[in-house]
Amino acid sequence: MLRLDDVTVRFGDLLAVDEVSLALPEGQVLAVLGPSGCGKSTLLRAIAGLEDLSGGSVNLNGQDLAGVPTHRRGFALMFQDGQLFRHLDVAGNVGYPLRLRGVDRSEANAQVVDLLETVGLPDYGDRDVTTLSGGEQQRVALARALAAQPRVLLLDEPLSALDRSLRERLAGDLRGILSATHTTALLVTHDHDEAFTLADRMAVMLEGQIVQQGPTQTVWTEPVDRRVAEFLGFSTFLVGTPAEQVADAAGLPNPSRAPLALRRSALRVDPDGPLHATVRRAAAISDAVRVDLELDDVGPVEALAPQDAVLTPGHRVRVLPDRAGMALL
Ligand SMILES: Nc1ncnc2c1ncn2[C@@H]1O[C@H](COP(=O)(O)OP(=O)(O)OP(=O)(O)O)[C@@H](O)[C@H]1O
Repeated sequence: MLRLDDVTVRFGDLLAVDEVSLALPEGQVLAVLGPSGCGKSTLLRAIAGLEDLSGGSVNLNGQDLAGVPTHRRGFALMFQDGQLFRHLDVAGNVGYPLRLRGVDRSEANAQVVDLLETVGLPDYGDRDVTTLSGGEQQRVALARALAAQPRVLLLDEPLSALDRSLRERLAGDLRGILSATHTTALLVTHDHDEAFTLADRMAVMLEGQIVQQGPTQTVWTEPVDRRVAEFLGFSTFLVGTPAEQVADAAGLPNPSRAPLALRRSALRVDPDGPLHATVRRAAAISDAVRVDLELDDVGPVEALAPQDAVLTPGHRVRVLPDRAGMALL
């Protein structure tokens, strides 16, 4: 179990990490999700021992790691850009931690073959790392990190540098590999999908503080307040009668005084929908159309429409609410 208690890091007057407490049980993957500049890389570096704590403690299996240097903490780090050794081939990179541990040559070679198999790169051992694609480099970096048999794998936006389709594919693969190898991992990222695909638990970090944590699905669907909801992609917030109207149409309990938060996907332009609206603006996105609507008796909302919908400004449409994209705050 990795445990952080009130971990604090200051850079002069700047409080980059503010009393962060987290617990990561063995075998689980925890994602710390937050926008750029919220302090998540600093937190990861502090856990690794690369940044001094101004307060609090980092414990691994009951041992306080204060004073334990980075290379003795039993962690492996994996960054956005892999940071492979360019003078070594693929097998040399993956085998590097094994050589450091003094694993004998034939055993190390066998483990390298296994690890390359695990990350989906069999027969890549002899390749020069400079000839690999970004996705292949990240797989090699992962194999090298796993070769160290870390007590905890620390991942800093491991897939951010990759293009979208590769990122999605590799995220799924990475999840499978972490669970097959029972790796305990802490991931920091600004990417919702990366956190959602990889992690069992999620902690939302804003301005140096963890403002919500819990099972990934719970955090995703039940944000604790408007700040968290906005960061997680809820774009419309309704209170009072408008909130009641939409909640009622979606079959949700009466929100009373609680704000009702809506993702775009909570409202869909659909000829069978019970609500009525006027189109204000529409813009195509990859697999739908994003529409700003003036919902009758409610006001401005964001919604989604199918790509073939007629959505000129002023056009009247019907809207189908979907409670899956709604949360009561
Ligand atoms: N060595 C440093 N000295 C001074 N300030 C720093 C240092 N490292 C980070 N900071 C500041 O601390 C804050 C948090 O930075 P950090 O890199 O942890 O954010 P982040 O959430 O990882 O952002 P990103 O996703 O953009 O990398 C920022 O305001 C940053 O400018």
